Amino acid sequence: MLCLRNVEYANDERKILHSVNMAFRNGITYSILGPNGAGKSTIARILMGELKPTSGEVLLDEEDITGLSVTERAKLGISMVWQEPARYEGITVRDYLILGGKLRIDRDEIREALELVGLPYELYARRFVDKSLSGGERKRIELASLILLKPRYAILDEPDSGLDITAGELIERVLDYFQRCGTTVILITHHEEIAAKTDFSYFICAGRLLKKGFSREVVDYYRRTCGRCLLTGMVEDDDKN
Ligand SMILES: Nc1ncnc2c1ncn2[C@@H]1O[C@H](COP(=O)(O)OP(=O)(O)OP(=O)(O)O)[C@@H](O)[C@H]1O
Repeated sequence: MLCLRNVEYANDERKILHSVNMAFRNGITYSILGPNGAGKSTIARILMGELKPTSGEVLLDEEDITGLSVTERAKLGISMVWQEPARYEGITVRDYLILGGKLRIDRDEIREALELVGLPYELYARRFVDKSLSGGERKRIELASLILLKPRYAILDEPDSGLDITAGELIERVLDYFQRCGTTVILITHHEEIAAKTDFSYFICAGRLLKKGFSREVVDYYRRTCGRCLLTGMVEDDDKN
C-alpha cells in the first residue's frame, strides 16, 4: 500500500498542502479530484519524489520512502504519465515504448498497447517522438508506455487533457486494462465524469482533503459543493493569522 501521512507542502510564499492523508491499496483505481490550483499535481509530484514534502511522510508498504528519488521510486514500481508529456527527439515510437530495448516486448504486445490507446501500429510505430506528433498523440503514446511497463502504481496526471471526444472511452479501457494486470491507478483530474470512472476518490480544495469515499458519492458531493464555497479565501485568511 502507498500512503501519504500528514503531508504538508509550503513554498516561500504560502502553504500549498495542509496535513494530507491518503492511502492507495493494491489493485483499486483512485482519483484525486479538485478544482484548478487545489494542489493535485503537487500531491502527484510528492508521490513520485519530484518534490519533497515540507513535513510528513510517503510510505510504501509501511516503509518510509520520502527521501527516495524519482528513479528509485520508479524501480519500486511507482510511475507517472505527466500532464505535459516528455519529448525524446530522434527516437521512434516503437523504441520509445521498449525503453530503447530495455523492455523485452514482442511486436504483438506493442501493437496491442498502441491500439488500446487508439493509435494504429502501422501508422505510428515508425514515427519519431518529436514535434510532428500532436499533443494528444504524445499523451496517448505516454499512456501506451505505462501500459507496457505495467507498474505497481500508475499515476495519471490529467490523462484526458488534450484528448478529443474519445477520451472518456479511452480512460475506461486503460483503467480496465490496469485493473486486470493488478496496477493501482491514481488518476488526477478536475473532471468529475473522469473521476466517476474510478472506484474511490479523494476530493481536495485549497490543499485540504475535503471528502473521500466511493467515487459516485465523492463526485456527487463535488457537483453539489465545488465552486459554491469561499474556502479558498477563508484558508488564505487563516494562513495570514
Ligand atoms: N513553483 C510554484 N510557485 C508558486 N506557486 C506554486 C508553485 N507550484 C504550485 N504552486 C501553487 O500551488 C497551488 C497548487 O498547485 P497544483 O499545480 O498542485 O494545483 P492543481 O490542483 O494540480 O491545479 P490544476 O488543476 O490547475 O493543474 C496553486 O495555487 C499553484 O499556483
